[in-house]
Amino acid sequence: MEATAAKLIGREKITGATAALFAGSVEVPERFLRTKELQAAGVVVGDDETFKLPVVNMAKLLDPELSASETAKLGSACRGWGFFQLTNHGVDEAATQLMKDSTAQFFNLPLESKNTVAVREGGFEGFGHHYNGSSSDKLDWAENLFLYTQPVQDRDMEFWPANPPTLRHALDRYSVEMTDLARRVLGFMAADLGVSRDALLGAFFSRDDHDDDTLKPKMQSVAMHHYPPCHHVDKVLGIAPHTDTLGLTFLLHADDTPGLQIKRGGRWFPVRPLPGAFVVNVGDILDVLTNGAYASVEHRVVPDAERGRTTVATFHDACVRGQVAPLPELLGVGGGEVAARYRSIGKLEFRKGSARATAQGTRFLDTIRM
Ligand SMILES: O=C(O)CCC(=O)C(=O)O
Ligand SMILES: [Fe+2]
Repeated sequence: MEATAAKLIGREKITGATAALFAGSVEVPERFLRTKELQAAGVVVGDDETFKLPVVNMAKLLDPELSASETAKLGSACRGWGFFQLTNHGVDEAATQLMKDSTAQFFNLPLESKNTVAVREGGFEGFGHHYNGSSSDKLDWAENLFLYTQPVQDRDMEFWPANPPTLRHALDRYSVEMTDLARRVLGFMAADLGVSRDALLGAFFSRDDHDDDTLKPKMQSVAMHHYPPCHHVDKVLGIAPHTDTLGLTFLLHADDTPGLQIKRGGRWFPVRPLPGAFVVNVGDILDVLTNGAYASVEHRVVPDAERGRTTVATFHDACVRGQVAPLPELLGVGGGEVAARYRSIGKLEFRKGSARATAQGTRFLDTIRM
């Protein structure tokens, strides 16, 4: 995130007082209290069968006999839900386990150790609170380590913790796995959308030639989240409602504590992650690329009363020749049969606009919809 955007949605350092609060002090300070917001935000549904998040099975996507129907399932999840769980994804289990363990160990360290990679004034990378907009001074009940992971030259190693000693290697390895996973998933999304693989993958990756092995993400970033337990779950939020501004997100759960909720039909629906599955969601840029076919859907996190929760979100950025715009193939280039539902906008303008909207608690996509 460039300096201007970072200023609009600053991140704050975790103080000793916050660490004590997260460790269980009883009185929740005003800055964390969101009772009114939570009351206004509407109903949370229970474990209603009809609200089961779609499950997409990568093994079926890869099976020639089952691929077509599973691709349709993937498409309908992205269109109707904006979210799905991905099973049999083929991500290296040892890499995933190392990432989970190293992340959990990082958040278990004393504050002084975590603050060696603390977010800096006006900056975005590092350890701290989630961003908070200037219109709301509220803080989320969470601590977060945000890093750019790809392309490799964009890494700022000063923010990559040296402790626990496995974390840097874990991130490096995991980041490659997530690149591969994004490549595979986007290939099937292209099939569902009826666009060429090159068109959709070309928005997310740059490549040296037509060899898939040289595909490099235009930008991949990772947010490691820790939500301490909270006895006042009706008063605080782990992450305030938002949509993901980038293209595609993969969420890894380091434990089985629930907390993620998706907004659907005006109600908040809790996600119950299947063991070993990734929760995958469409971000704002993929919504625009698909000309609104895939939906970027609002979600939030509520802390658990008894157990902490640790997750790792991996984001992939995308653009078409420097623009955030519907894929030309979807508009029937030249023929112009399909009307664009979003106006195209320069990458930088998109980032600034998204940051401004986040700061104001509004949705930037609403301002570029035609
Ligand atoms: O931790 C989670 O469940 C969700 C994280 C999230 O929404 C994000 O990082 O954008
Ligand atoms: Fe998110």
